[in-house]
Amino acid sequence: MKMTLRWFGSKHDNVTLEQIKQIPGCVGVITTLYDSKPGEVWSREAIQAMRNEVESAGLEVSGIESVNIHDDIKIGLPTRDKYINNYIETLENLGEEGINLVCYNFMPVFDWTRSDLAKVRPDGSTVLSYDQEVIDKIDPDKIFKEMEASSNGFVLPGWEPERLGKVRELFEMYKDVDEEKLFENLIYFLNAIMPTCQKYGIKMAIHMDDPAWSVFNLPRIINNKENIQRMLDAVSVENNGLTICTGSLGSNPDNDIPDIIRSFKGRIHFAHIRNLVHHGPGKFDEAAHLSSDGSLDMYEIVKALYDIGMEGPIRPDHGRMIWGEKAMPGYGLYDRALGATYLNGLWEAIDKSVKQGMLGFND
Ligand SMILES: O=C(O)[C@@H](O)[C@@H](O)[C@H](O)[C@H](O)CO
Ligand SMILES: [Fe+2]
Repeated sequence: MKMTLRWFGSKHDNVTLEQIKQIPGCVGVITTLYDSKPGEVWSREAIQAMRNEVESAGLEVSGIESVNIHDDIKIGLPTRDKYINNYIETLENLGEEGINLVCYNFMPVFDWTRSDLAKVRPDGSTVLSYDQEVIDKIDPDKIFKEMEASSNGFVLPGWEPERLGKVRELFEMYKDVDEEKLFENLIYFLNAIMPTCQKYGIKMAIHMDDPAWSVFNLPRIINNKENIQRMLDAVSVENNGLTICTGSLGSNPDNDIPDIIRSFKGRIHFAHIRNLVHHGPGKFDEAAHLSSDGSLDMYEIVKALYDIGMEGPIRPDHGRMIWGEKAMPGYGLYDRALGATYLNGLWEAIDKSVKQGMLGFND
């Protein structure tokens, strides 16, 4: 396991590389070219400049989150091949720069969805939260505006303002895309990019759908063990893998995350680890990383990652907003740093108890 933190680049993030470097055990960042639009080619020069900046702060680029997928690819329009070729060029440029992990998602129209970006918890911290009843009352057209209004002035990942005016149009474009069609389009995309991934040793790591069920009647295909298995089997090479996101999968209490982790050994290239509290069907708040603060057993999750021999990067996912910090919702420094430290502690404890057990601790 490699501890990392997500970083949006110096132009967009209020957290600095110098601060990230001071988080104990944090060796790298998971970053992106945040100004790039889905479908564009990332130039080698731009990737190199990003890499140089990160490396001169004493960190590595441990992976990209995300190289976003153009809607034409997800919808399966004839123009998709042009955008797939651009994606391949981006992968080649990343590969040439020695970057070999790419996180992406295949959710239509919206990336992650929340009904509140700053819900106050009893301790005064604020968190992202989700309530299906609230979402059901929101006009999808309006949700962009609401998210933007409560984002503390930051551009939220997956909620780029240029999509704002296009929501109706996007819904219309996706109207014939059901789960089967979306799945086929994902497999078409993966088959097209796999030779390049294999050539450069690039691991593609699809992010789980968040939340793990259909929102606004849009199809969801990466949301439970069975569907994930189907996707891995359809393109059965190691380069086609997963970003296990505990907060996304865990939004549905039926998902047994440690079991899912163990089942996909060898295909988990990256993990987002965070906790949440369930309040009932379709209703949850994000929580501190600590197991006792939420509904997920973080020890069992980290133990499962340890047991499968996870070597790839992990990162604390969304944190609470605490200690008066003003930052992008979910992406402040303080609570994510606490999360990293806690996860490092779990890992060390598991590692030592396993090794001592092997050495006959009780003898
Ligand atoms: O919820 C988040 O902030 C992230 O986990 C996602 O935006 C994630 O980066 C994308 O879905 C991956 O493409
Ligand atoms: Fe995530």
